[in-house]
Amino acid sequence: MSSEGKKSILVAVGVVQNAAGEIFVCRRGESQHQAFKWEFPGGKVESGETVAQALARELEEEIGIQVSVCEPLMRLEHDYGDKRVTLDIRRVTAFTGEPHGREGQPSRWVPVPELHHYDFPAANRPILDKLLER
Ligand SMILES: Nc1nc2c([nH]c(=O)n2[C@@H]2O[C@H](COP(=O)(O)OP(=O)(O)OP(=O)(O)O)[C@@H](O)[C@H]2O)c(=O)[nH]1
Ligand SMILES: [Mg+2]
Repeated sequence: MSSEGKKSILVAVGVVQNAAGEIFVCRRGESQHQAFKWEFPGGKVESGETVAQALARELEEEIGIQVSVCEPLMRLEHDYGDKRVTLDIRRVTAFTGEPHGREGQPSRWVPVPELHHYDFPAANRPILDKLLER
């Protein structure tokens, strides 16, 4: 099915980094869009929410942390054919709590140079490029 003409879904995505410079990634579940791909935690922005509010809510729900500081990293749009997404990616540089897969999803800290070993959704390519360039 074509997603032509359909509205893009706005998604808040968190690149959560620790003091060692590692990034926290999770694996998507079998019933989710882009099943079994690795992802940066996050989710859909609900009506009435800002991206920052959605990010804080999703990171609490999915990985059990409270965002203290985040900054915009990039925003990109991708057409999967079955749906169009707009990813608003924020770098989370300060947080409380210890990230863990709160919904039972596999998760881990990954050093930036090793991120390319993980199978991310196609939309994520520019994010990986950006993280790897610095
Ligand atoms: N969280 C997240 N979503 C991504 C990434 N890359 C990417 O294409 N997406 C897409 O963004 C869309 C929405 O993300 P999501 O499924 O996490 O949304 P959500 O947490 O609200 O999910 P739910 O419907 O299970 O409640 C999905 O179609 C997903 O495939 C990523 O790195 N992280
Ligand atoms: Mg999600």
